[in-house]
Amino acid sequence: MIEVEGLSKQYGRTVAVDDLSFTVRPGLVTGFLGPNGAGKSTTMRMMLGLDRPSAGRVLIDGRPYAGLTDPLRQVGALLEARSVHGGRRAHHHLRWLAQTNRIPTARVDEVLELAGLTGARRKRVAGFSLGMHQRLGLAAALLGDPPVLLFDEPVNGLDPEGIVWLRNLMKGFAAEGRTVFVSSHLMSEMAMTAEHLVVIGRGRLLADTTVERFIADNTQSYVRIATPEPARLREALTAEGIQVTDTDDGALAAHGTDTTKVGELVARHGVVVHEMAARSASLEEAFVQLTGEHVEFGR
Ligand SMILES: Nc1ncnc2c1ncn2[C@@H]1O[C@H](COP(=O)(O)OP(=O)(O)OP(=O)(O)O)[C@@H](O)[C@H]1O
Repeated sequence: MIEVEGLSKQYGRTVAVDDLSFTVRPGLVTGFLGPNGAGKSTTMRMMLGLDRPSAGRVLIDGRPYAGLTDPLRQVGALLEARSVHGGRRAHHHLRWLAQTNRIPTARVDEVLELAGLTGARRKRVAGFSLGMHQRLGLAAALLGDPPVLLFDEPVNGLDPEGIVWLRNLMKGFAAEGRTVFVSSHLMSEMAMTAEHLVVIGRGRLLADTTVERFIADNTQSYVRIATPEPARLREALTAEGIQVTDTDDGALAAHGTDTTKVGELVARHGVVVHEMAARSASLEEAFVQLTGEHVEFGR
């Protein structure tokens, strides 16, 4: 379990993290979402004791990171790829990490296998692609078989097959009862991976909820109707208290209703309809809308 309590971080006049409090529970994947510059990496660095909070604290299974007796066995983290010296070979790097953390070296081959790097174990890291760097980072994070796992934008550089593979791996870790906390700025990817979401914007907490609830709260469904008689249909819908707007492509959007009600109403009024379908705004749109006013770096 990870407990974040009143966490803040200020860099000069920039408030990167602003009084964040939330809990990451074991047994499920928790997605950490926010637009670029929202403060995700800063929060994760503070979780790992790599940055000092200006206020507040983070507890990992009840203790601050600095108080963990055997950190690699308690928390596995994948922060920035390409942090390994290029001249090193993959298995040497992991063996060195294992030895300096009193982890049996037999574990090195296991994590290389888990990360899909067995074939590249003797390659120099300098020749690694970004995706392979991510895999090596993942292998290092798993070395101590920790119950808490932190991943910062882990799908960066992975090909579509790698993305699916990592998604399943993270879900598997959660199913084993581990705490899995993973950041991303891609809502659609998180919707497929996480069960719970923590969403921040400009360092502040915007949502701490299940993916299901987040979708229900932040997407709007409507019935799209294409008709050659928009004025008549609009009048009929409005008379029933249904809110109507125009869609970008010249159709009508009836809100807070369903196709059954609209179909019956159309028949009663004898309005010609060319097309009718239930639509919902995408989660990506909802995320952009929710975080829009909290974007640090505008487009
Ligand atoms: N070492 C630092 N010194 C000064 N400002 C910093 C430092 N690290 C982060 N910041 C600032 O803090 C804010 C949050 O940055 P952070 O990298 O945590 O965001 P993020 O959500 O991880 O963004 P991204 O998705 O782009 O990685 C930004 O305004 C950033 O410029």
